Amino acid sequence: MDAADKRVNGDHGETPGEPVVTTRRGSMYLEEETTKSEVFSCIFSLKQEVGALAKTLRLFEEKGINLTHIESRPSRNNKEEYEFFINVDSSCSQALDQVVVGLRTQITGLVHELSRNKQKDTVPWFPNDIQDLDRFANQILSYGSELESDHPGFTDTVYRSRRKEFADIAYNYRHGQVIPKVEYTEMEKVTWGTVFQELKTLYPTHACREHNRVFPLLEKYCGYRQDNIPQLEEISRFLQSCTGFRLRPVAGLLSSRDFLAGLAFRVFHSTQYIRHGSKPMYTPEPDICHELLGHVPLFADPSFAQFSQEIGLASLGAPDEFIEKLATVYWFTVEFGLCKQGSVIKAYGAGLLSSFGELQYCLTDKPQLCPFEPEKTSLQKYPITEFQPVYFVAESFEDAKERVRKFAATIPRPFTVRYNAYTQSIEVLDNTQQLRNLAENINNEMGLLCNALKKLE
Ligand SMILES: C[C@H](O)[C@H](O)[C@H]1CNc2nc(N)[nH]c(=O)c2N1
Ligand SMILES: N[C@@H](Cc1ccccc1)C(=O)O
Ligand SMILES: [Fe+2]
Repeated sequence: MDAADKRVNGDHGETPGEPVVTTRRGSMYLEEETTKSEVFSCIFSLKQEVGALAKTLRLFEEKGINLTHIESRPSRNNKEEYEFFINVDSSCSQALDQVVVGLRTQITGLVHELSRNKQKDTVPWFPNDIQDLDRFANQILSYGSELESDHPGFTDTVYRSRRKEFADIAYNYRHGQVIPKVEYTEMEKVTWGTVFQELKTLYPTHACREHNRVFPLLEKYCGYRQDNIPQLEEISRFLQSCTGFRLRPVAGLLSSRDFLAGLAFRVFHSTQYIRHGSKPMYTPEPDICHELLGHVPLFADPSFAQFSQEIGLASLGAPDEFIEKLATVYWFTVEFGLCKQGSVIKAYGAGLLSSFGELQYCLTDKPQLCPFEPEKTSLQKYPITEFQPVYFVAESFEDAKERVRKFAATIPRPFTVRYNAYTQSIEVLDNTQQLRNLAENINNEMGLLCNALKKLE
């Protein structure tokens, strides 16, 4: 995505500067940084004598290596010695090698190299607990009220100040709170009504089966009507009862990494403002019409919910290049996917299901259609503010899910993650205890399955 990753006020992730070491449940993850420097930690011990430390530090100085942290303590093993813990930040790994050799040969005590992370090997920080998603609130790519000059609401001061109100709700929201109710203006309701009515006429012929199955339920239970803009809180509760997906308000576009991470927790970041009334049939950014008419119906579908969460889980701690590929796969499935159903092609992407203009266009012979193959699809460039020139067609939801799963397995990541819905946290499966717990869970479930099968006989 072109707009991606020019953070306005981000304070973690792609921010350059000092590395931050975060301890989460015993494992250490180094936050991403843009400089390609090497981070090195070690403990060495020195005999207590005048100038011993200064002499050691000179080794670093001579190689031009900067110490970013130092701590000392008396050695427990040897009363004569002192131990020092240091972190350094170096862009020259050869110099580091030389310093380590120097330490080993020139000091009297011991040297323990603790970690030596080439930047490419470090794991970017990711949320561990559902509450960690609160950290994303102030990290949108553009302020919800500061519009680009080509945005239909750019010169409309009323619209802009309204956007500011929505941005404030999202900034102040914390996990677990009720999503504040919004009183929509008459003009906003008219915009919604137009979008709603026009789309409703297209869904029977253009939307996928799953969307058409859920839509009437939303009309019945969630106030989906031409003259009513449903409230996020109510929809979030409905989704939780269907698939455990929940909504949280967001002020604007999140980076792909943050947005995808939310999906891992079955959390969908949803805008609450509505598109500018001058162009109801297509808008260049997500709005409440897009979220409620495009996304919500499919997040209520168990198989699709699972598919979305798997994309999210695959993103956690993945390298930047992979995030970009995964975001592209997300774009051509969840946002703009087409799918074979019987002998015809239907739309299931939310960006299509919320745009009267593009929903019609996507099933004409104008755009180019390609088969959905994640390895190829993930490399496709795409515009974000106009109709898509290329769409990818999945054989079926199940087929898309299987392909994405295989693709995700190619992610270079030294650990496997799993979502624990009871604790609403991510388990990093990197020790035998955790594998044992998982095996026990599977065993219990298998017991249930066998038991139920027997009773069916
Ligand atoms: C993952 C992919 O980049 C995708 O287009 C994301 C980006 N950030 C987003 N941020 C918000 N708030 N809403 C979205 O739908 C998206 N989509
Ligand atoms: N174009 C979509 C909104 C959208 C923009 C960008 C990405 C996804 C969706 C609509 O009109 O509803
Ligand atoms: Fe979307």
